[in-house]
Amino acid sequence: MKSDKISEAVVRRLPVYLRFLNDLQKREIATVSSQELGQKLDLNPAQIRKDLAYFGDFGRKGIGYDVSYLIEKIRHILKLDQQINVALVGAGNLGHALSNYNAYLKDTMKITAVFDSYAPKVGQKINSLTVQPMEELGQTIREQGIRIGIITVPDSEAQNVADILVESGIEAILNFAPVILKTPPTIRIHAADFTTDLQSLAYYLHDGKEEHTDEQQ
Ligand SMILES: NC(=O)c1ccc[n+]([C@@H]2O[C@H](COP(=O)([O-])OP(=O)(O)OC[C@H]3O[C@@H](n4cnc5c(N)ncnc54)[C@H](O)[C@@H]3O)[C@@H](O)[C@H]2O)c1
Repeated sequence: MKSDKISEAVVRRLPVYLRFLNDLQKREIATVSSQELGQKLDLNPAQIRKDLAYFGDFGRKGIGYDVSYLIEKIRHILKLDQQINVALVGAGNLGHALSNYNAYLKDTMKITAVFDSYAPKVGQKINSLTVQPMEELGQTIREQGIRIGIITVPDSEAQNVADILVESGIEAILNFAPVILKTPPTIRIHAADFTTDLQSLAYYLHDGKEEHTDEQQ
């Protein structure tokens, strides 16, 4: 099945399966059933079997899924079986934190270039990465074959940065700025919103009033 026909919900669950499967592999566990996956990930086993059936018949009745094989398949479907270089724009507080975290990842998907428009930031080291000026963005993206961009600039600058990333050939953006970006329909945007996630959690606090459950969504 072609990856563009897979629903967004399934695509978003695949990395969740992958993280757990990687953990099983580290613990040298060779097989896993959809029941075990469901239990650990708080998902319906039937849903998991349906998700995985999209990509072929991996499971063996009574034995379950071969962990290594499933990891290989999911990585292939998510295109993580190839090196994916990521550019980050905005080497401020959040940009530093993300780039620092990323430095320790042993993964094929990594932040390989960091940019900032503020001259004193340019040349600063974040682990092995050196903050580059915006003027170098286009060339670096081409040279490194970068296809994904992360935006960690103030909201007032996010659209401007998105436009530059799109002009430079970026295909997908993870946007941390609290603003809705306007980009061509071919560009995939995912928004990461710490503030609204946190604020919506406040609704579920036990404040002595009525209980809120998922049924009320
Ligand atoms: N989504 C989240 O979970 C989350 C959490 C915290 C912050 N944020 C958002 O992330 C963004 C960054 O927050 P921060 O606290 O790191 O801010 P910050 O001020 O510490 O960093 C912003 C950086 O962007 C750079 N910058 C500004 N304009 C630029 C441009 N046009 N081109 C390139 N670089 C530019 C600045 O020089 C600075 O280094 C903000 O939009 C903030 O609202 C999001």
